[in-house]
Amino acid sequence: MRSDDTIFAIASGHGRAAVCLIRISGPGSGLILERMAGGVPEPRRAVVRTLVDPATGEPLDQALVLWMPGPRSFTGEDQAELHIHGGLATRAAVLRALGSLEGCRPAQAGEFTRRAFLNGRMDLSQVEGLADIIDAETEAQRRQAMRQLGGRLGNAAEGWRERVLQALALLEASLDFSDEGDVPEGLEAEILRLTGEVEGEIAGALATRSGERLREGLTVVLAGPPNAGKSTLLNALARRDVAIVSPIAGTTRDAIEVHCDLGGLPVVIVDTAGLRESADLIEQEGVSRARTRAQDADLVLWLVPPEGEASPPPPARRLLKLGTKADLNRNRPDCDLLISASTGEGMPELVSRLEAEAASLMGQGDAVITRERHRLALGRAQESLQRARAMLTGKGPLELTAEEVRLAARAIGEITGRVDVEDVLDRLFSSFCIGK
Ligand SMILES: Nc1nc2c(ncn2[C@@H]2O[C@H](COP(=O)(O)OP(=O)(O)OP(=O)(O)O)[C@@H](O)[C@H]2O)c(=O)[nH]1
Ligand SMILES: [K+]
Ligand SMILES: [Mg+2]
Repeated sequence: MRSDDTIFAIASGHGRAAVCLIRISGPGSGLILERMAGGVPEPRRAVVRTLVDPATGEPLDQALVLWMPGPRSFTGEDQAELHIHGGLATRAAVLRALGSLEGCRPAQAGEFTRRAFLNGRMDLSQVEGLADIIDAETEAQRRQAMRQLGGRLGNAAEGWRERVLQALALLEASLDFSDEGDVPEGLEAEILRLTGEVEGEIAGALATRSGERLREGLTVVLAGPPNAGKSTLLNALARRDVAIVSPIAGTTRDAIEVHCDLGGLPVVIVDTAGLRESADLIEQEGVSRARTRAQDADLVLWLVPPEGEASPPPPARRLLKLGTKADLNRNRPDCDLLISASTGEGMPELVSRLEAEAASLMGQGDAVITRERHRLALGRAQESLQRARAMLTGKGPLELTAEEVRLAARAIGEITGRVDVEDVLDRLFSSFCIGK
């Protein structure tokens, strides 16, 4: 795949629609407009044109046409947009015409954004933010993604990297200028200050998993003995008939997942097989899956029927004990909450309890770190900074200290995709004047 190809793709959804948006990017964008839309319009001004087949001149559609010359475009390249009618035959005809042009081909997944990144229009953390905006299913997810696209994480990372590079410049200068091979006292204090500050801020960002939880959704597992009313509760929370309910113990075997929006927060609710000893092989497998899901869950709702629990709850990070079928028996002092899926009793309380749990575990989208990738990179940066600081105070070898600081800068640079530190070092060095 050549990166100087001109690429095109439908940017709106697929299937029949009123309007279909075709996005074009690359050096041939202007030529396409000349051959298919009778010329290149004024930049960033929508005009109506008749699109024609470049081979035959046959009219294909009436379209709204936009011309966005680089570098002030999403990809940084010359771009055009065709807003055509969304009929299946119309879009097929226009796509076929585009594909027939020399140097012009359908885009691969993510290729527009990849070009935007390669052309410096957005950094890697913003690329992720953009992907998250498209995937956002709830309000808090949307807010978090908007913050990341706006540069919240990227700016934090750049700020950390800048200060780590300053520390590195001071270390390198000491290497070059000191005869004894150690750092002059004033410089050492400054290096410790810079690296200590950054290390503290990174530790703060790493301290919460709420950003990752918000991106992925909180997992709540319904567990309990057979016939406790787990599937009935799942259906009530999902407000549709997702799982089979029956008076036969051992009805549910597979884990059944439902995605819910609780007060703007994404929650995945999982119904599981009732926990009991069973001779049935399939049920055994269901029970073992239920235990695994409960163990991995952010929150387990342990459902206890009026007749009580035959076995203790499975190990879980967090557990709430729900007395079910409250319509049959309300005297259950050992339960955190009483519900009846039949009468609706206790359901509003359960939902607000779940919303509160979700809010405390996820926040409202104000976390800096939103992915495992960020956590791993910043974890490595933190370790390098700690090792460098220990070496500096312990009068360890300067070259190794500098190397750790360099590794920290590189790890932080992975967040935004800026891993080449040499250029920044050059710039920094030129602004320093040391010991001469
Ligand atoms: N009276 C009353 N009956 C209920 C209530 N909730 C569920 N039931 C009944 O209890 C029986 C078992 O319900 P299920 O939802 O299938 O129970 P389960 O925990 O999913 O059972 P397994 O999948 O077999 O483990 C069904 O007959 C339900 O109608 C309730 O709140 N009140
Ligand atoms: K059942
Ligand atoms: Mg069930």
